[in-house]
Amino acid sequence: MTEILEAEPDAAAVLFGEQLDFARRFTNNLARQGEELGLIGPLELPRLWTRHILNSALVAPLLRPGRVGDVGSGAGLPGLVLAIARPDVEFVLIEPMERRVAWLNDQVAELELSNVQVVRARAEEVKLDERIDQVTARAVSALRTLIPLTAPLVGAGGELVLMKGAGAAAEIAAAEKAIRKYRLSEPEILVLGEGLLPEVTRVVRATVG
Ligand SMILES: C[S@@+](CC[C@H](N)C(=O)[O-])C[C@H]1O[C@@H](n2cnc3c(N)ncnc32)[C@H](O)[C@@H]1O
Repeated sequence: MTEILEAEPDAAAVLFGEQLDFARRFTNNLARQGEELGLIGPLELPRLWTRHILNSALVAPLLRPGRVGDVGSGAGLPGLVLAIARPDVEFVLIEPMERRVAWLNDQVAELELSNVQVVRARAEEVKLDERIDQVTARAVSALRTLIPLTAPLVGAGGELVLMKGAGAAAEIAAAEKAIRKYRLSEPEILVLGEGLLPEVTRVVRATVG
């Protein structure tokens, strides 16, 4: 059975504003090539906008002008979506898999995004030329392993902005040792998308001490 791409929800215009056309182009590219390239599952087309593109875009207002690292970008979630929504912010997408890196570079070129650098590396091995201020991640690993991957990238004063599901509080409790080791501020759980999308998303936000 051929899956049909979800119609663009009204929330897309709210979340992308003047950047909506770029978001449409990226979504259509992902719908066309994502399954073949192993970037999205075969059942994702009917919820591509809501579950993936808009879910990622919810994080955009939390970013400050500066440099953001996205760990494990995969298809570009949330990093490339955020780079579209926030052209005033510089992004470094950190992804180890060659095929995904090739896809990300192709999209950056095709959409002519001048605020994105793609780095092929694992987060624990990456060497960055410039300091980053905030780090994002979505669906990479549980907080107890994700904090040690992300906190060293920003260093003291930097911020973690980690997308999580309903289990966010339990993940924070299980990550107590890492939270202490990296001297994080008490993590906040922000609930995003209420009244805008059918499902809310959660972000765990903390500052590295
Ligand atoms: C389940 S996918 C999620 C991709 C994307 N963030 C999303 O939400 O759809 C996890 C991604 O993290 C990447 N990854 C796994 N371990 C990593 C590490 N140590 N450093 C950076 N990326 C990693 C994988 O290659 C993969 O692309």
